[in-house]
Amino acid sequence: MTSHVDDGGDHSVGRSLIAAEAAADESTVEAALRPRTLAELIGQGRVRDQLGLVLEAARSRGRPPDHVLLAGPPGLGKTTLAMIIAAELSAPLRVTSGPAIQHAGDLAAILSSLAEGEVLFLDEIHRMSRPAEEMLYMAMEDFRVDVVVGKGPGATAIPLEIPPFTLVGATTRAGLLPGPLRDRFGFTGHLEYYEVDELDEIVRRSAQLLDVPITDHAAREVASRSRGTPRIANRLLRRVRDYAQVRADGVVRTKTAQAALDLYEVDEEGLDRLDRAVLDALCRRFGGGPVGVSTLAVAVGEERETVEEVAEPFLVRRGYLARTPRGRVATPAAWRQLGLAPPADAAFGQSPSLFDDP
Ligand SMILES: Nc1ncnc2c1ncn2[C@@H]1O[C@H](COP(=O)(O)OP(=O)(O)OP(=O)(O)O)[C@@H](O)[C@H]1O
Repeated sequence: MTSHVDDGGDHSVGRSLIAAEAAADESTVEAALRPRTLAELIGQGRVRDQLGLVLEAARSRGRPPDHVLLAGPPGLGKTTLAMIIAAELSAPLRVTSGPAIQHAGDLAAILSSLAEGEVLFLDEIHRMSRPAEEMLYMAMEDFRVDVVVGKGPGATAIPLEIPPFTLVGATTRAGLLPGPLRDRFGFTGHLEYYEVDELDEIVRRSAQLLDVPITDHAAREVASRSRGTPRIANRLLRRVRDYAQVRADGVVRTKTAQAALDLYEVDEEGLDRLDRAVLDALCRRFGGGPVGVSTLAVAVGEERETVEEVAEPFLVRRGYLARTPRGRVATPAAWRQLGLAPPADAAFGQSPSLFDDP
């Protein structure tokens, strides 16, 4: 069975997507695939319900809701949720990120130009500079900032009122946020990896919006190789679509999907080149560990953050890797994944206490 853009569906969305595709702008396509309301969001049932209540209550009071922190690995929908929050509140949205705010003055400029009730999305909030972070505490709590003018003993702090706003902070590393900052969020949503059924629904929805004919079985194949992550599901869908158009009849069938995903080195479990490189380095070069994550990152030629935030959470979840106080350790399943026998003296077998990750 193939699914096509439903005749009763929103054709303007379909058409604008196809135009974006023609412009070969993948980020525009990704943005256009975002669900726009909480009701349209697939999966994340708990966060959806909790957030729904927070927003409903704020709407009924006619006041901006509490500040919201969204935590979870990349690509699970933090930006999408921030946009949904603004849309559900019919409020404007301002987008910035921690690394973009290096000085407190950068933050003061943004805060002082916010409209009443505006939603400020601060991505990678854990990467903001310390002085900016301190300014944010006051802004979140009292809707006020102190702008310091001048230097040295003559410096004066000028208080500046800012209109009530809602901060939506996003982080892949909730543990790195200082307590005082975490405490100022009235609600924290922990985003979880998606189940295959949910990703299946996301793939079919995206295929419909992109006008990609895909069989139900092929959609499931893409979903099951997407490492629990919608962004990856959408990306893989675009790659199997390319393959179907260039090397087949344009319809994504299971065989086409499998051939395309093999070509892009995504295996049946969703492990990609980086995941396998990490496991390979861990087992073959470091005898299964323990080894520090920085060393592991150098060994695979990647940034430490990429290994830590993209590859590791998935490998830990699939039971291939354990984070221990002494470093990263391969599990017997990791050795088997590489077609190797786990050594009898592998670190994993030595002491269960090794795995008490602090
Ligand atoms: N629940 C969902 N249902 C359907 N599509 C989703 C859902 N969540 C995310 N997506 C899709 O996945 C893509 C990535 O989502 P998004 O950019 O919101 O992730 P993110 O968590 O903000 O990632 P990062 O932190 O890396 O920016 C988007 O294109 C969006 O269409």
